[in-house]
Amino acid sequence: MLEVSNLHAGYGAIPVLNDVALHIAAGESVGILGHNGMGKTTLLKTLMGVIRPTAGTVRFDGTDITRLAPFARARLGMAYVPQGREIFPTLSALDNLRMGLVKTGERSMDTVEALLEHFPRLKRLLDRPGGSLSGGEQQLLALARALAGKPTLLLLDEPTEGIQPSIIEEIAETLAALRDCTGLTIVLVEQNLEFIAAVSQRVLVIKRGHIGGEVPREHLGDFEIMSQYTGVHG
Ligand SMILES: Nc1ncnc2c1ncn2[C@@H]1O[C@H](COP(=O)(O)OP(=O)(O)OP(=O)(O)O)[C@@H](O)[C@H]1O
Repeated sequence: MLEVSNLHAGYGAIPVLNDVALHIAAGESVGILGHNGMGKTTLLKTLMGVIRPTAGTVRFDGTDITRLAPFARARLGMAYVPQGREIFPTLSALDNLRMGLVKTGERSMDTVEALLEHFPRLKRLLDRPGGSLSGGEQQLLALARALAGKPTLLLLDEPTEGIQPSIIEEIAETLAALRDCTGLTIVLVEQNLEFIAAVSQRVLVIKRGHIGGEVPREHLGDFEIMSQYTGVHG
């Protein structure tokens, strides 16, 4: 579904991504683990078209999207939940979800209602301004809003950042359930070992802007060993 080769990108003259290669199959859920500053956000922004690569190619469902703008990628089925979530603070949670329907132009609330079955915590928060929700609730809202546009690929930037542990577990369970029952493809960048192991079928390691290897499947969930691969401590 997503094929990335020889990808280079950065900020002006500052290079960040260095020869990134990735192959992600439809329905897979892949975690990319790395410390602060290793290029996780830059990678997702480049995959979504927010940052233009200086070299390399990105293909999505067989189409070369390397030069496409973010909205055109969204139309093809990609969705991006940025770090910090970008909830509209003065709109109600329900109106935030309605914004997610803009992409498909759906006027009914059928998709939102069906989605809320996966996000029961949001049901009693629908009238509240988005900005009054806790960090974890906002993360759930941002996920549901992204899914309202019916993407096939979801890019997630550090969904656990600044969120209390009880709700982190709920977000992991929600993502795993969505993956299993909808076939959604997920690419997640994180530094939370427990979360990444709970949501991902494969975990790659990013170091200094390069995908430097993969945590062997048998070690997923063994946080001691995972932290040795990555230098990230859970
Ligand atoms: N707008 C920018 N201009 C210049 N350099 C930047 C900019 N944004 C990020 N960088 C630099 O690019 C490198 C990678 O940053 P990036 O945000 O992609 O890392 P990250 O792995 O997502 O880290 P974090 O978890 O702290 O967000 C860092 O050295 C960072 O300082």
